[in-house]
Amino acid sequence: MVLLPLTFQIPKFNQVSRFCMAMKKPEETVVASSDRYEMRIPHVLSVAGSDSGAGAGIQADLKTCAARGVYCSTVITAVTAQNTVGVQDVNIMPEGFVSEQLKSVLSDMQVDVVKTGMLPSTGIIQVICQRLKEFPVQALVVDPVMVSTSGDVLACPTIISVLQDELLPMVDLVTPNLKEASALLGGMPLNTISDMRHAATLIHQMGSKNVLVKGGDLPDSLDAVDIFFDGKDLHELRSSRITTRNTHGTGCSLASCIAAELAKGSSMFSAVKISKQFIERALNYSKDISIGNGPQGPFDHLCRLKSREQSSYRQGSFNQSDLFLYAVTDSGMNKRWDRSITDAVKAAVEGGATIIQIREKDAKTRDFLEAAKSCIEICHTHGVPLLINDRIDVALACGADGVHIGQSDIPVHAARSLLGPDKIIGVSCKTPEQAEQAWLDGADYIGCGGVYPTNTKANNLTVGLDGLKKVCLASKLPVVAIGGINHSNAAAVMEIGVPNLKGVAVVSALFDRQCVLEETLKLHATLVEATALSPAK
Ligand SMILES: Nc1ncnc2c1ncn2[C@@H]1O[C@H](COP(=O)(O)OP(=O)(O)OP(=O)(O)O)[C@@H](O)[C@H]1O
Ligand SMILES: Cc1ncc(CO)c(N)n1
Ligand SMILES: [Mg+2]
Repeated sequence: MVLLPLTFQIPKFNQVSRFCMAMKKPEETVVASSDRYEMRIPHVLSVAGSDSGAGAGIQADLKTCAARGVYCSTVITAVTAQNTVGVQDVNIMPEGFVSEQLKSVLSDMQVDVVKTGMLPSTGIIQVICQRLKEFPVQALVVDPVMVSTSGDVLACPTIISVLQDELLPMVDLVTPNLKEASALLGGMPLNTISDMRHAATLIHQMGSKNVLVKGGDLPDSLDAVDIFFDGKDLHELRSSRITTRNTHGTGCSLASCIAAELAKGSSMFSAVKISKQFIERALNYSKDISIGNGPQGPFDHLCRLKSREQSSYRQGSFNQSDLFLYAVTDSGMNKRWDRSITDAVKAAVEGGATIIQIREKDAKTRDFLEAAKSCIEICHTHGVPLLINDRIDVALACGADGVHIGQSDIPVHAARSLLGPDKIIGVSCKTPEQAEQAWLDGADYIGCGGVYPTNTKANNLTVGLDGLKKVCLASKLPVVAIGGINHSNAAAVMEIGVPNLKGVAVVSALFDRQCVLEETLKLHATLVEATALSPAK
């Protein structure tokens, strides 16, 4: 037998190391030992059945975790002969051997989160409970697989009482589909969203801390609606229902995505929301693929990686034209003109700013958070996104649309894994190499500068119009120019004539002035005129 070392050699990782050790539950923990660095990646253990068609079960869990950047180990509970037509046969693993597999992984491999799928015998459920008591983990997500959407029975009803009595009280989240929720509730019919809400509260009483009743199979529903209950509040999670036959394995993939996001440090509710979006996007991307001849095909979990290769930037909710007039707040300037941050943001947005970044270097976190929340309200009523400078924690806590980070802040890939796939991430870049790295790491745009000298940033190297042009030509991401830009030079910046320069970011030209509204209106008009003339248009 060959034993492979499970550590990764990471030279020159001091920066990440410092960041990671400061966080409670980082995506990657880098531990310095005497002569090398060891990087730990978040780890989900999937305890589930094998699907020979590889759309559901263990195979879906492995692909989902890979797509989410999380390591996945596996304990196999059953092997199914299965394809797009249905389940032809099932071979259940002996419980003693399931127990051995659990011990092998849990005793050695630092598992963060356990996700269970097909648990086909009461004995198997009991050994899982025993092993988890012996080797506790951070969270347990249980997809109580009993009946697949194809109607095939994957666990007999005798497991229900053990599930309820022994496993559910240990569980952080249970994710039944409609048939499974009904089975847990003694056959209660579930036909409407109101039935699902009621079911979620009843299942919660069985001991699981959180419950997600999945409505993929809800009849006559235009949306795909799931109900989440945390013991206090009921949330209705809606996504558009994708018209496709390729929905086999959505349940397994949803639960393993939740486990993966939890392992990365997300809260339960945001893990659930991110995962629902992941399924919606993957189904949308895979809606036309054709595998097998049966009624329900598999989807493609790695779609995001592929769609990224096919286009020059990440597919997401980010609209490049939002970079057109990018206003960055400054607490010093607000103080000087005796205005609140919300008044400053309101005036900029009303004057035509297309995106706002709140940059608060000195404020107390609590004040920053409160100000950010009221700014978001203003921005969102005008359809303008709001980003937070540097502070991922504040961005997450206030529900901002994203962050802007610098070269010495948290690495983009770590920010991405904390923020999820849909938040906007911008990075300051001065060179083509930094722009390339930002793209590789999953950023949405880059800010390039200082184009002109500026006094808002001490010792900031000026790249000039030439440097800006060089970065724009090399960048695969849209670019916003920053640094010393004002009414008199904005046109010259936009007129360098490179297609992916999408706008200018300004601080003093708007906020170090008496009337922010007037200045913003003026700059907006200048930019409109300049881009109408620009050769890149
Ligand atoms: N056509 C669809 N479009 C968008 N989302 C869907 C669609 N079908 C299912 N979903 C979503 O996928 C997730 C899994 O739901 P579903 O009710 O299908 O689970 P399941 O029956 O356990 O899945 P399976 O047995 O196929 O693995 C839910 O979040 C659900 O809303
Ligand atoms: C092995 C396995 N687990 C779970 C499901 C539920 O989709 C399935 N069809 N097969
Ligand atoms: Mg289904």
